[in-house]
Amino acid sequence: MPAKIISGKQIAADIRLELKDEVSELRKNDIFPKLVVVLVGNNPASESYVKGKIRAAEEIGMESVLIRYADTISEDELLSKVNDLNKDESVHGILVQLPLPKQISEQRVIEAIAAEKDVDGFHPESVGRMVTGLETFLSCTPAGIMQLLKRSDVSLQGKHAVVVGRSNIVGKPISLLLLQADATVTICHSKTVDLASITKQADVLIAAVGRAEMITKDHVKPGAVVIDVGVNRTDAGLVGDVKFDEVSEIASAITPVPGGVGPMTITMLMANTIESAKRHAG
Ligand SMILES: NC(=O)C1=CN([C@@H]2O[C@H](COP(=O)(O)OP(=O)(O)OC[C@H]3O[C@@H](n4cnc5c(N)ncnc54)[C@H](OP(=O)(O)O)[C@@H]3O)[C@@H](O)[C@H]2O)C=CC1
Ligand SMILES: Nc1nc(=O)c2c([nH]1)NC[C@@H]1CN(c3ccc(C(=O)N[C@@H](CCC(=O)O)C(=O)O)cc3)C=[N+]21
Repeated sequence: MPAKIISGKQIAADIRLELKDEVSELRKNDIFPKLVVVLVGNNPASESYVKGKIRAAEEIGMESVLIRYADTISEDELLSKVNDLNKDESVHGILVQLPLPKQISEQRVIEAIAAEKDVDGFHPESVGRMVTGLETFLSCTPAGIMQLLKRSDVSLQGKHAVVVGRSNIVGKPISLLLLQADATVTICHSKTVDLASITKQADVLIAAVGRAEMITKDHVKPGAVVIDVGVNRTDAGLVGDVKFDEVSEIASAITPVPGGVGPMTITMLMANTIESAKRHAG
């Protein structure tokens, strides 16, 4: 039987309706959640994601501002802008789109963002709180994946979850969240020997590699749930890290690309910004 398609697009739309109601309630109490997105340069992929973020904010009734800089901006200039935004009481969420040009240290910029406005969840304080299970802003892609699994009734307790990828923004944090949900977690990466023998053990397989269609049916156990985080632009268009056509023949459930994890990432960013506005208001 072919896999059930987990529509991130649909689940994100459901959550956005909930968030829209929440924002309209907050507005009645003079709380106006506001997100500022900082975009440096004009990388086409970044342009597209940033547009999606601004569109989502509008849809939900939130205020959003896009601040653009040329890719020649100095690190000091960018840090000074982040500082201003930290002090601006009307701003609840700050997102500096990555990647940044090479003269700028991404780590320094991430650490400059006030933890209470770190709606990306990339600040070491947010990461540390997440790891220890404290309340914090969860990084958006991992949070979105957990929502997808939850709202698709995928149980995690005692299941073997295999994550392919160990980046700070996806692989590592999703592994921790799966662990907190009582899965048994294995993390694979570029030095992993015989990847397929490990991914084939997965009840839940998360692909976050950034290599077009590298996960094939030979990597997947029949009946597994497969979450494809990859967003790869190829001549054939936008594809994931999973060879969708063949894996969807054997998986029990699978996310498509586009329309899977991506829309959830953006939605979680909105949820974090609303949460930040609520915390700010007390
Ligand atoms: N849908 C969404 O919302 C989002 C999608 N993405 C997409 O997800 C993908 C991953 O992003 P990100 O985590 O930032 O990417 P990174 O490039 O930072 O990390 C990729 C990871 O994959 C591992 N890897 C590379 N090649 C192999 C291989 N042959 N076998 C096993 N592991 C391998 C790397 O291992 P090593 O550590 O050893 O180098 C690394 O840990 C990209 O396609 C990106 O565009 C990212 C963020 C959000
Ligand atoms: N500070 C920062 N925070 C991020 O969260 C961040 C970042 N930098 N840099 C890049 C990655 C990537 N990312 C995506 C967001 C949405 C889609 C998304 O909506 N994808 C659509 C397709 C969009 C399209 O067509 O291009 C989909 O999968 O359906 C994808 C990828 C956020 N990231």
